[in-house]
Amino acid sequence: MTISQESAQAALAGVVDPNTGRDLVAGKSVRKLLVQGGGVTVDIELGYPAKSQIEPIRAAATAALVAAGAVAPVVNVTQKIVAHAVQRGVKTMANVRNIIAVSSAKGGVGKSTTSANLALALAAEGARVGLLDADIYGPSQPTMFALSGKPVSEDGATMKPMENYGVQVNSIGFLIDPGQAVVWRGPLVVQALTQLLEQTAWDDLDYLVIDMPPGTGDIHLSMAQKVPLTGAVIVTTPQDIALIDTRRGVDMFDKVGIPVLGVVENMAVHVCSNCGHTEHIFGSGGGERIAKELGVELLGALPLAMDIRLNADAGKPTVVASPDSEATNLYKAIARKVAVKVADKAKDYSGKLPGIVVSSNT
Ligand SMILES: Nc1ncnc2c1ncn2[C@@H]1O[C@H](COP(=O)(O)OP(=O)(O)OP(=O)(O)O)[C@@H](O)[C@H]1O
Repeated sequence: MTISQESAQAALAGVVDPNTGRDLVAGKSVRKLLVQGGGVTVDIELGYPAKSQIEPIRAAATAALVAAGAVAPVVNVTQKIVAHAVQRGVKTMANVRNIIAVSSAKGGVGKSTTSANLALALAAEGARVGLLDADIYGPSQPTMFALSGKPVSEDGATMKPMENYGVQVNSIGFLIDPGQAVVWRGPLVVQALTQLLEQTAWDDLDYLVIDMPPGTGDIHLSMAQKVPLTGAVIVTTPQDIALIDTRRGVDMFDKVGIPVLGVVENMAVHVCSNCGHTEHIFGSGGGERIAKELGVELLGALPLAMDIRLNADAGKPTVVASPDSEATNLYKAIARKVAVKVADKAKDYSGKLPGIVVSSNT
């Protein structure tokens, strides 16, 4: 039995990528399809970090081609993360393809823990990831990543980020005493944070996750206007009262044209560390309700679990401390949704357009 180009294409159109919800052809993942002398070679390129997804997608595409009559088809699956558009009028960074802000309308909801685990989950799936701790009033990434000291400068102009668990990290906490920042005026905070972002020598990042300061005040609005953001993730707890706060966060990003990629509901359900019994302390379905009312996607819900806190305090967040745990799977699923949403966004062609040259004929 032989197979034609058309039937090979049709077979691939019948394979749905579970992460994007689109088939391999409609989702433009098939980059090359070669049917020659009875042999089939196909190159599939995924736009998100997909280490754990490569084998299942390869297997599904192979099975579909075999079912359509191909003999021993060669299916190559790779990933390529490209830069995406940012808000209008803001210059992108050459060494960072996509910047994702993790924000919360108020403190203590688990924004920093979520940022750390999101960064680690993206790295675990094979992406090049950085984490910028801009939480000027309570920088906690040095503790969570077990990093201390001050970043060094090799060229006298930029700081080399520190690194642990495969993630490049810089934190305002490495540079200033948090007590000092509390008295700073807004513009000074914004200047310090943008400098921290721009003067770090990030090494070829697919994603930079920014752990933003909590709140939705002037500092956040200025940051959202100045930092070239691909999108924002908002962390919230499930209480009804959090809806009002979260709405403020969504409105702020909307105002400056930054897409809200979705909401993460943290501490959604309490898991007893002794017996595993689960209890919805704040009522069930809060995150879903919040996301629905605000018209944004619920990216995932994390339980209130002792392990998540213990791991973070011990300098080894859950994704690296317990890579096979249920919580890690939840963080990874959130990371995949974030990455797919970023991949779906309009691509950034600003670096490819020729510059406009104005010349005089006189
Ligand atoms: N899902 C969770 N289960 C249990 N503890 C959690 C969870 N998420 C966060 N925590 C704990 O809650 C506390 C606050 O979390 P975190 O520092 O991440 O919040 P934050 O929103 O960044 O706070 P801040 O506004 O102070 O920066 C920490 O002790 C953290 O370990």
